[in-house]
Amino acid sequence: MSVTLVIDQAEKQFDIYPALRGVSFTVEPGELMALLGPSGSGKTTLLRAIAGLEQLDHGRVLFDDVDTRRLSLRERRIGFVFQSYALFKNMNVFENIAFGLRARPRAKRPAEADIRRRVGDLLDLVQLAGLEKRFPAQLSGGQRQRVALARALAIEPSVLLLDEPFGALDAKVRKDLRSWLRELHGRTGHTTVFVTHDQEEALELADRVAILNLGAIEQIGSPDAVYDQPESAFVCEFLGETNKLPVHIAGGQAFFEDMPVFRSNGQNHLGPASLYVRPQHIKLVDNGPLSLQGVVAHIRRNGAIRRLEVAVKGYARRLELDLASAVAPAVGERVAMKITAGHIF
Ligand SMILES: Nc1ncnc2c1ncn2[C@@H]1O[C@H](COP(=O)(O)OP(=O)(O)OP(=O)(O)O)[C@@H](O)[C@H]1O
Repeated sequence: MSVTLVIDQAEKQFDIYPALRGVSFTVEPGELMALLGPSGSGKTTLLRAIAGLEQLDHGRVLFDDVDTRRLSLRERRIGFVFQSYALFKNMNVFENIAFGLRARPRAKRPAEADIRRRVGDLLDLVQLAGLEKRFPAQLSGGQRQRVALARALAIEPSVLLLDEPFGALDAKVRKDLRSWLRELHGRTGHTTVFVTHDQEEALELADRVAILNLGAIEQIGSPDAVYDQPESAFVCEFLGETNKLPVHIAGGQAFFEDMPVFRSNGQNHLGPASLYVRPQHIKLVDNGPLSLQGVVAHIRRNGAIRRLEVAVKGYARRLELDLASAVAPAVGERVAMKITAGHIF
């Protein structure tokens, strides 16, 4: 049932503001693609264009080589789950899930027994069996979103679109639903596009992540690729935490305050640049070549790890690094640091 979804040179402008600028990518059958980007980057516009709720100014959306402009909204068979629960308040869980099946034209509507069986299967799938008589007001937020997903799946969608489906839920419920959705997707295998603000969610859930900025794609790749090999300063800063050091590139080295601190592999760079370094890629050393000097200004807990903030001469902010060893230097102590990985832009 899964289709190949192709976005081909999508352009959309609202008044004078471009919301989508030449966006192209393919989502393979059964793939889960996350759209990630700051507010206003065009994620929702793109999702609505795939659903046929928004007309593109230029470009096409194809389902298995078929230009979707040739399909009616019904023929597109989109399963859409929004952030705010779009359940019918006056219908119980069973009727909410059955809605899409009952709304089919008479000739295509399944028999009542088939509808019951299908809804029963979906209730099992989203782990809500036994709650079919409840009304939306009698469910938790997480349960409502699971009903919304079951309702979207009921029509056997060719493409499943999820627009911040867990955005309104608290952190713990979000985390639970995240792994649940990953597992469910593994079993149902719909071609899925998932919009989120939450980078952790995108990196954990998606087969691939598309990062949007100002209506254009900055980078598309596996979670590992976008995180470990960011292709732009934007992606580097947007995904995860990073220090940004002003450096000067010469002779294959990055110099900070005239000190060589990192070997530059980008041979083309010369002159001023920024060196982006994640906190886990700076380690404390005894001293030595390519080492940075500083004074420990603060140590704080950051979940499982300890984060060191180091004041470094010539750096307006504090250099942040994650402490790998159990032994921590004291605040006020001088330390030498080595950068083990970084990106120069
Ligand atoms: N109906 C509309 N009329 C005018 N401008 C719009 C409309 N819908 C979206 N925009 C504009 O298009 C741009 C992209 O908006 P979009 O909602 O797609 O971004 P987004 O990445 O989904 O943002 P968010 O994460 O805040 O939901 C924004 O500048 C927005 O203001």
